[in-house]
Amino acid sequence: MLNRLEIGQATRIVVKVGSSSLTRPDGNLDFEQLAHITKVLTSAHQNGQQVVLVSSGSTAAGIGPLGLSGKPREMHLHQAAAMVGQSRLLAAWEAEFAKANITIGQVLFTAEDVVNRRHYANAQSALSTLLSLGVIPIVNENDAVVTDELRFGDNDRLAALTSHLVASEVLILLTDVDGLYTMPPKFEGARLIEEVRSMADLDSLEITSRGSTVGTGGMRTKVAAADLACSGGIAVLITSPENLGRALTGEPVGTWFHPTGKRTSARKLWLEHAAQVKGTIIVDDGAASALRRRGTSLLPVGVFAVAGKFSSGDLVEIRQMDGSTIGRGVCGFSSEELTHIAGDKDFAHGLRPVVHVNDFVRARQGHVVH
Ligand SMILES: Nc1ncnc2c1ncn2[C@@H]1O[C@H](COP(=O)(O)OP(=O)(O)O)[C@@H](O)[C@H]1O
Ligand SMILES: N[C@@H](CCC(=O)OP(=O)(O)O)C(=O)O
Repeated sequence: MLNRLEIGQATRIVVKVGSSSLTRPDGNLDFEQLAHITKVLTSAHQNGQQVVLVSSGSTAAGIGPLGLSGKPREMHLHQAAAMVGQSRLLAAWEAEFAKANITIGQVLFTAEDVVNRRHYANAQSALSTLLSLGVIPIVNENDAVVTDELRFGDNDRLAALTSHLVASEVLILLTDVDGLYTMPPKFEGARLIEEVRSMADLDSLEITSRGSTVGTGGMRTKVAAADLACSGGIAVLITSPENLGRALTGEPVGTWFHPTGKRTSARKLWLEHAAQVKGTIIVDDGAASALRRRGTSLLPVGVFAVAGKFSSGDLVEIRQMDGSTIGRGVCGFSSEELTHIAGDKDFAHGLRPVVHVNDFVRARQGHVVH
């Protein structure tokens, strides 16, 4: 597993920059900051590292041009700001990287992309094609089309999921403070935490979701994203853009999170953390224990009841009859169809499982499926 000194040897890195680092208080892009980050990433790229950049800032960069007073709360204004800001953001990255003859490619995700196995596989292969062509992909959520129900909302999580998607060795989260502190750094006595070996070490700290005026989720979403990356074998560094160059030479800046687990199926992590469920399937005790114990598909015979309205291909939650959550998966039937065939033995050997084993992810113990 990668350690801090070897960061310069990582073949693939994902770097995420927050809105607060890319925009100025007047709601316009901070071109100097973009130029600085580009310069450092250019030298990583020239050293043979493949770089994926997750860039926030579409909404924040739309505030100035639209004459808004701050980050909009209403969805239609949020979308409008993102439409204006995202094109400015990309134009600015393109202009900066062009100075070093580096081509960039825009990748905009929606939370729904992951539910369909083919969409997910396409996103993964398109990203790896871009990287093999020497392109730097610039990733963001497609904020122009999101709804309240269907959005990642926070790019720290999107960055952690992206690092799983491209199997990077390290994820670097850049923000307006130089690392994780024992409490928000504006408070006297706050101390920088240099490394984290276990998330349990952070239990007693004050890590709040209150951040900059344009950011989303404060330090809390960064620590959650670090957990998501580290538990799948990816090292994480939280620091500021000013420290990026030093970080990439292995200097001990910011907060380094050691990987805590082994690599896991990236798609299952996306299903677990990126998409929203549309309904619930309640299964009988036999199906419940089969799903809990081994890798098996859910067949109609094990379905006891169906709640909510969903279409074939939607993500659903699977619960036992006592109400406990077993996991979530992509359903091969609509809620209407499933209601008709629930418990039907004749479908037991049918071609179409209700939820295929490859589309099913078990709820982790102590983990709340949101
Ligand atoms: N324990 C902590 N250590 C460091 N920063 C913290 C802590 N708790 C809260 N924060 C706040 O998190 C903010 C960064 O989050 P955010 O504004 O969402 O940034 P970004 O736009 O980069 O995602 C910092 O400005 C800091 O005030
Ligand atoms: N996708 C949104 C960013 C959401 C977000 O998480 O922002 P931030 O906390 O600044 O990384 C945008 O580009 O405005």
